[in-house]
Amino acid sequence: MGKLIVQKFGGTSVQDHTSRDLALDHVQKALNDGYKVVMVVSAMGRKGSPYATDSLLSLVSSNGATKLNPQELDQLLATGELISMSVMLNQARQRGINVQGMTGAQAGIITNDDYQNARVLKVDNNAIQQALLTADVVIVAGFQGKTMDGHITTLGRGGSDTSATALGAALNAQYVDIFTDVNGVMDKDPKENSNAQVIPFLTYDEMETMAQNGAKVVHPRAVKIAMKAQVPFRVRSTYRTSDLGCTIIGSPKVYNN
Ligand SMILES: Nc1ncnc2c1ncn2[C@@H]1O[C@H](COP(=O)(O)OP(=O)(O)O)[C@@H](O)[C@H]1O
Ligand SMILES: N[C@@H](CC(=O)OP(=O)(O)O)C(=O)O
Repeated sequence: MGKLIVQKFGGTSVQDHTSRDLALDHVQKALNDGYKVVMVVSAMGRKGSPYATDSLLSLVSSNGATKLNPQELDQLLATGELISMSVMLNQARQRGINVQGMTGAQAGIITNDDYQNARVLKVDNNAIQQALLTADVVIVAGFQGKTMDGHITTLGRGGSDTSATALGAALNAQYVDIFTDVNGVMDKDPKENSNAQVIPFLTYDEMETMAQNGAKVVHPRAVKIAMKAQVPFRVRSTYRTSDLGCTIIGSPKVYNN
């Protein structure tokens, strides 16, 4: 297969039609640059949006502790990303993009059975490889996988980042782009510090330390997976087309696309 990249879009980046159109502009640009694209999407919006992960959780926990067991709860939580994937699939087709959609399980993401916080054990890249023989883009529902015996799991809050780097590693992607609502990884949380600055380059170790210290912009497990496979990844704004944000790599090296 030719060049491939993974592009992940977080909840705010897929929350409404306009945001999804901006996301699809990034996909279109990658296609124009000659890449096949694996697009990973999170559930639509944040607390208060009807299909956001927190809203799904509140459906079964607003009147006291949930009566669902952990396995049953993951069946509910995974639906947010399934809705998001289907809505994005429809919108991408409306734009004429040749695209297929997959659940995390269909995309071959196999995890342990630590429900709500499952670890990726392996990724069977067969189905995506097959799909990309005819499609230009595969949209994968983030944040989820399945156990060896077929039960749906979720990867921990913020876990769509992990879906993205795990798929990037399994597909030998040129790089993984994590698109979000800020301009990149910054020296401080930009929502709390108006003078926060984008850090243009970080090593995997530096990024992992920041993630472990609470910079929720990237999930720590996502960094570990990228580091192990040496897949470069970038954290970028969905709202800026040409801005490359922050690049995370083994050692400083400039990417020009
Ligand atoms: N050091 C940091 N750099 C960038 N963003 C940060 C940092 N620390 C915390 N954040 C927060 O991370 C948020 C992005 O992560 P998240 O809400 O999980 O986005 P997404 O829905 O795109 O996955 C930003 O809106 C920002 O407030
Ligand atoms: N929807 C899940 C998974 C995720 O990664 O979301 P986001 O990319 O919006 O942080 C969550 O809210 O935890």
